[in-house]
Amino acid sequence: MLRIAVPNKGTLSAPAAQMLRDAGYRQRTDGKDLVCRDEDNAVEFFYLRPRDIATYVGSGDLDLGITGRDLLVDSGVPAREVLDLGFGGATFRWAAPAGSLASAADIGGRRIATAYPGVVERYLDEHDLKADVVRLDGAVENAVRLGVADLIADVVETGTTLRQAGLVTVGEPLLRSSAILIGRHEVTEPRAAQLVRRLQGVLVARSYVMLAYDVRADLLENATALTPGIESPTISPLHREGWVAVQAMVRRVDVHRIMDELYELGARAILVTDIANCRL
Ligand SMILES: Nc1ncnc2c1ncn2[C@@H]1O[C@H](COP(=O)(O)OP(=O)(O)OP(=O)(O)O)[C@@H](O)[C@H]1O
Ligand SMILES: O=P(O)(O)OC[C@H]1O[C@H](OP(=O)(O)OP(=O)(O)O)[C@H](O)[C@@H]1O
Ligand SMILES: [Mg+2]
Repeated sequence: MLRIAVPNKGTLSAPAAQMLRDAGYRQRTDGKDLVCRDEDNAVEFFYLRPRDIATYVGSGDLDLGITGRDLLVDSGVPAREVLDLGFGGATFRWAAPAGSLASAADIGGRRIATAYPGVVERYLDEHDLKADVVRLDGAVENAVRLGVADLIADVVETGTTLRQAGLVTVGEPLLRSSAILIGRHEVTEPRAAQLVRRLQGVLVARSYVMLAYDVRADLLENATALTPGIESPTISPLHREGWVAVQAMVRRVDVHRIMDELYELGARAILVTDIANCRL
C-alpha cells in the first residue's frame, strides 16, 4: 500500500480531503478517523497534524503528504515539494504596531513572537540579524499587546486578525505559502506517480473550462487565435454550409472576456462546460 499523510484538522484539512476525493480516492467519512484504507487504489491515508506531516514524510515512514509550504520550511526536514495544490494560499509576514518598525531591517535586537520559529530563524540567519524568538502555539497576534514581544511573524490570509489586534504588516512576506504535496525523493513509484497525475488532472479541471462555439469558416483563424486550446482546438464540420464548430479548453478566469470577443467576431452558440477531470 502507498501511504499518504493528510491534514486531520485546520485550514488545509477539508480542501485536502476534497481534492483527494475529486482525484478518485476514498476518504474518511468520520472526522475523527485516523486512517482510511482505499483498497481499490491500494492507498492508505493517515490523518495527521499538518505540522507533523513533514516529519513523517522526511523520515520515510510515509511516502507522500499534504501540508503547507510554510510548515515544510519551518520543519527543516529534508522533504521536497512535489506539487503545488492550489489551495490554502497565505503569506507569512512580519507585523507590528503601526509606526513601531520602519522596515524589516529594524527587527534586529527585538523580541519576535511566532509559531514558526524555523522560518523566522532561517530569515534571521540569511539576513545576518540577531533577535529573540518567542515560540508560541497560536493566537500570536495577542503577544504584542500582552507585552511578550515587540513584533510577530505569522500567517496572514485576509489580514482581519492583524487589524483586530491593531498590527500592520512590515516589509515583504518572508514567504508565500499554499498547500503542497511533499515527498522524500523524486516520485517514480508507479502508484505515487499515478496519484500525482490524478492531482494534476484535478488542478487542470479546476482552472480550465471547455468552450464550444460555431463560427463562419472564413473567421476561423481569428477565432482560434482567441481559443488556441492547450494543444490545439478541435474543429468539426457543421451541416450549415460555410460554418464550423470549435472546441477548446480555456482558462476559467478568461472565459467571459473570450466569450465577449468571440461574439463580437461573429461566433454564435457559445457554450461553456465544466471539466470534471482530465489527463492531459
Ligand atoms: N487563514 C489561515 N490561517 C491559518 N493557516 C492558514 C490560513 N490559510 C492558509 N493556512 C495554512 O494552513 C497551514 C496551517 O494549518 P494548521 O492546521 O497548522 O493551522 P490552522 O489551520 O490555523 O488550524 P489550528 O490553528 O486550528 O490548528 C499553514 O500551511 C498555513 O499557511
Ligand atoms: O489573515 P486572516 O484571514 O485573519 O488569517 C490569519 C490568521 O488565522 C490563523 O489563526 P487561527 O484562527 O488559526 O488561530 P491560531 O493563531 O490559534 O492558529 C493564523 O494563525 C492567523 O492568526
Ligand atoms: Mg491556526
